[in-house]
Amino acid sequence: MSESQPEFALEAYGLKKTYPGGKGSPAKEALKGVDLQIPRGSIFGLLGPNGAGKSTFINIFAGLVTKSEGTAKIWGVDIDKDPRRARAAIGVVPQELNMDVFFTPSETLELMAGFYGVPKPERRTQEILTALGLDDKRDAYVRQLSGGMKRRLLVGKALVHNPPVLVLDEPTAGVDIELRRQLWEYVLELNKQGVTIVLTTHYLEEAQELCDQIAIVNHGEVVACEPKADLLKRLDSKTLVIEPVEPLSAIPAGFEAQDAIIRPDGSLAITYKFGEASVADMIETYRASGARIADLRTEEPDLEDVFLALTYQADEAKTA
Ligand SMILES: Nc1ncnc2c1ncn2[C@@H]1O[C@H](COP(=O)(O)OP(=O)(O)OP(=O)(O)O)[C@@H](O)[C@H]1O
Repeated sequence: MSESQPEFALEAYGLKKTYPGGKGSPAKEALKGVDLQIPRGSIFGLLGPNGAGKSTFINIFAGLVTKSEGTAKIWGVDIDKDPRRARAAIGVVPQELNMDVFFTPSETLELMAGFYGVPKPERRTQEILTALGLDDKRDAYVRQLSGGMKRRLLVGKALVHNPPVLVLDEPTAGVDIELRRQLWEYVLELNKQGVTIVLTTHYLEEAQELCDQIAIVNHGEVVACEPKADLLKRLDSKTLVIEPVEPLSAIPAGFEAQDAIIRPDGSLAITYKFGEASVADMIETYRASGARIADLRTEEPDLEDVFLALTYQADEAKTA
């Protein structure tokens, strides 16, 4: 990575994609003019409900989908102007586990390195196999590998040309917890070495833990893009959870007008806008209903709450 380093690893300006319809199905506008800049060095999470357009976005950069309009740059290079140089800067781990099952992991990585024109002395086959915990399978046929091992080999394939940007599309789907942890340790290590990581995931907890920047896509549009900490502050709400001595069966008197629910464990959860309600008043109301308190705590919103507010709940509000 001796060339001058760009400010952004990936850039999209007015990016549009319409899939043509056919045989009775209408054309589908999967991206409606996306502007998104992914800072170099970040671990960037691209989140959104099924069908939001995440894979389409990623696949345009990977060269698997042709955009309809707009500009896309990888490591500062326009994919239309110099596609070869742009693609040399990116490694993409696709969602689907499609790979040639008749080769061994070691052969698979060597073939891929050859495909990218990496000279033999510069290849990192052994290093990648070791880092991904595939050492003892290096000479096994790919068809003998488990799903999790295949997924790690896909990560390896995306890394053979040492790209400064690594994109992972749902990398941990179907991977058990231990393998997920291993995979993330490796990805975090790559990020420490300077590799920009872009990932889509359905595991919001995973995004909350790993990503420093997050974009939320809904219906082909970016509805939020900011540092994770700012995103989490967007919902300026908190939840007061009161654990009663006896599990509650009905919402106590005085909470009818509030956003209060009884959780499956019988506790009362009251969500309120920060600064607009007093916890002391709520406790007072609770006591006045005659119920007794065993324990109390407050909860901050997590990424899932923000995600739901910006996607599904926003959709409901539009159709209401
Ligand atoms: N080849 C295609 N032809 C027609 N429509 C497509 C094609 N690929 C995707 N679509 C449609 O474009 C929209 C966006 O799909 P895309 O796969 O980008 O979403 P996604 O956010 O990655 O979803 P998921 O999380 O389910 O992978 C969807 O409505 C999908 O049905």
